[in-house]
Amino acid sequence: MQTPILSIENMDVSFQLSDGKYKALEDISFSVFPDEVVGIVGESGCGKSLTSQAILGILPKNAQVDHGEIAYKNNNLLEMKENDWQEIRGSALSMIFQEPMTALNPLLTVGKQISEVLKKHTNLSKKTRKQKTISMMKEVGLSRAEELYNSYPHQLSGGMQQRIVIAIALIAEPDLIIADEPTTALDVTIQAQILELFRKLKQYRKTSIIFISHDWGVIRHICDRVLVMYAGRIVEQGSVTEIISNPKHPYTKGLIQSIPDHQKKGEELYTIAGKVPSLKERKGGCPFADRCSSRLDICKQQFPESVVMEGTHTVKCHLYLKGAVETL
Ligand SMILES: Nc1ncnc2c1ncn2[C@@H]1O[C@H](COP(=O)(O)OP(=O)(O)OP(=O)(O)O)[C@@H](O)[C@H]1O
Repeated sequence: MQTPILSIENMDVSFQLSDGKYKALEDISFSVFPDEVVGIVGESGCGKSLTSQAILGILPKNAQVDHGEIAYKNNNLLEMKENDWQEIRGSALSMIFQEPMTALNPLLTVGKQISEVLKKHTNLSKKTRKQKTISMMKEVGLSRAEELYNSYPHQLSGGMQQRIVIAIALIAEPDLIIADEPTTALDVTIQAQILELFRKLKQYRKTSIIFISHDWGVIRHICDRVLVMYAGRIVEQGSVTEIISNPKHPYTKGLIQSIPDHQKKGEELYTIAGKVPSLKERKGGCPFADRCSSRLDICKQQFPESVVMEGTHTVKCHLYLKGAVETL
């Protein structure tokens, strides 16, 4: 059995708000193995970004991990000193955010921003750092890399800026990259180019990636496995092909039905009625119960245990718990 790069066990995260403490993530457990691309999918507010922030130790000030373990190669990050975690964060785990301009320093040339990572985490000479930076810029598809090295972020297009952010994330050869909706801020053609770049990275670099998206089309093209999140919980997970061809959770079914090419021509675009409950609106039971057309009485009372469907495919839904229907 392979050792996972990252393994999260039973993690709960809560926010301290003015009128009390509210759970935002509950019982999050999953692993990422070497060379694997794991997607996290779910509507806005389901906890995708919070999960990645918890992994990197960059949660908002009013949020905390209450319970659980986040292990990087068998070391619990939550027990590490901040300095050690910071070292891992820069070199072994790195992050690509939605908006390239928020990740880049407007006052530094892009070449310098990439080579700074090498300066911090390696003993390479200045000349080698520059050479490596230029070759990384070429690898991420920036053809005039020598010229671009001395450019400032505002002199580049959005797609080029995101390529620089990807180069920064890759230059220290991390074991795991977390990409949080890395194409959302870009226009459609550039999105396709950046996705193609991720596909190539997966093929040639063999870096593990957590790819956060609300877009199944993107998940289907990039990921090996997918976690479906709803209201702070992972409600279904499995291989992408298995989940897309055989979704079990009514929420996953609804999301897949909303993919435009899953609909017949001329049909109105399907959307799941209702919305994700806010932290304060979440009650006991299954948080999807209010929106679920297959709801059983027990769904409002109790959150279901995980049920193994086939291989790595698991679902948390009362419909698949043995005896759930009979006991009602
Ligand atoms: N700083 C904060 N203070 C209070 N609640 C927050 C804060 N940040 C996030 N939340 C809440 O935590 C929950 C999860 O948010 P998160 O940003 O992880 O969702 P998401 O699935 O990444 O959504 P999106 O696709 O919009 O980025 C949401 O209910 C959100 O309102």
